[in-house]
Amino acid sequence: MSIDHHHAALAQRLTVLSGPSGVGKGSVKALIQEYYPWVWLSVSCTTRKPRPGEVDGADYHFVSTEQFESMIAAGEFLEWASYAGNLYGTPRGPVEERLRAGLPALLEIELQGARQVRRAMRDAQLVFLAPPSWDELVRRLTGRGTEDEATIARRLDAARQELAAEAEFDHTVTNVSIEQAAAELVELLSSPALAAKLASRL
Ligand SMILES: Nc1ncnc2c1ncn2[C@@H]1O[C@H](COP(=O)(O)OP(=O)(O)OP(=O)(O)O)[C@@H](O)[C@H]1O
Ligand SMILES: Nc1nc2c(ncn2[C@@H]2O[C@H](COP(=O)(O)O)[C@@H](O)[C@H]2O)c(=O)[nH]1
Repeated sequence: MSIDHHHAALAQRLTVLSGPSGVGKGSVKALIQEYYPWVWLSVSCTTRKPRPGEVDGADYHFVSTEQFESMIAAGEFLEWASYAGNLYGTPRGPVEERLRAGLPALLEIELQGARQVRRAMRDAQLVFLAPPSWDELVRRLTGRGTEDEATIARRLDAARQELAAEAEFDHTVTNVSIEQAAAELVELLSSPALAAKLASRL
C-alpha cells in the first residue's frame, strides 16, 4: 500500500476524486466521459463482481482475489485498498504514462487510497464529492438498488468516516446536480485552478 517517493515529481497533474458511496461519483464520471472526452480517467482493478451493465475493461478490470494479490506482489498498483469486503486498486502503468507525457489524469478512489496518494504525492489535487445532506446520501445509495441491506449498512458506516475526512481535501464539490458537479470538477482539472494552488504553496 505504498507509492514510491520518486513519483512526487509526477504528481502535478494528478487529480483524485473521492466521496462516500452513493454520493454520485460514478454518475459524475459517466457524464464527464460523455461531455468532456478529453479528460482521461484511470480504470481500476477490483475483486467485486460486476453490477448489471458494467463492462470489463471500461468500468473496472474485474479480477480474482488471486490475480489482485499477485498484482500487489508485483508492485503493479499505484495505490490499493480493501473497501466494504472487496479489493480495489489503481494500475500504476497507464497513470504514470499520462503524467510522464505532462497530461492530466483523474482517479476516482475511496478515502484510504486518496490518503496514500496524498502522502506520496504532495502536489496531487484531492477533490471531495459531498452529498447535499446525509438523508439524500442514504436515499441515493438505497435508491440505486444494487446492494443488499448488509452491504448498504457497511457502505454507510464507511460513509460516516469519509464525510468526517472532508477537511483533508483541497476542494469540495457538492453534488446537487450531476451536470453542475461535473462542470465544477472539470474546472478544477484545468490548469488555472491547479496553477493557483501550486502558486499558494511557493
Ligand atoms: N445529483 C444527483 N441527484 C440525484 N440523484 C443522483 C445524483 N447523482 C447521483 N445520483 C443517483 O444516486 C445513485 C448513486 O450514484 P452513483 O452510483 O453515481 O454513486 P457513487 O458515488 O459512484 O457510489 P459508489 O461509490 O457506491 O459506486 C444513483 O442511483 C444515481 O443515479
Ligand atoms: N482505493 C481505491 N478505491 C477505489 C478504486 N476504484 C474504485 N474505488 C472506490 O471503491 C469504492 C466502491 O466502489 P464501487 O464501484 O464498488 O461502488 C468507491 O468509493 C470507489 O471510489 C481504486 O482503484 N482504489
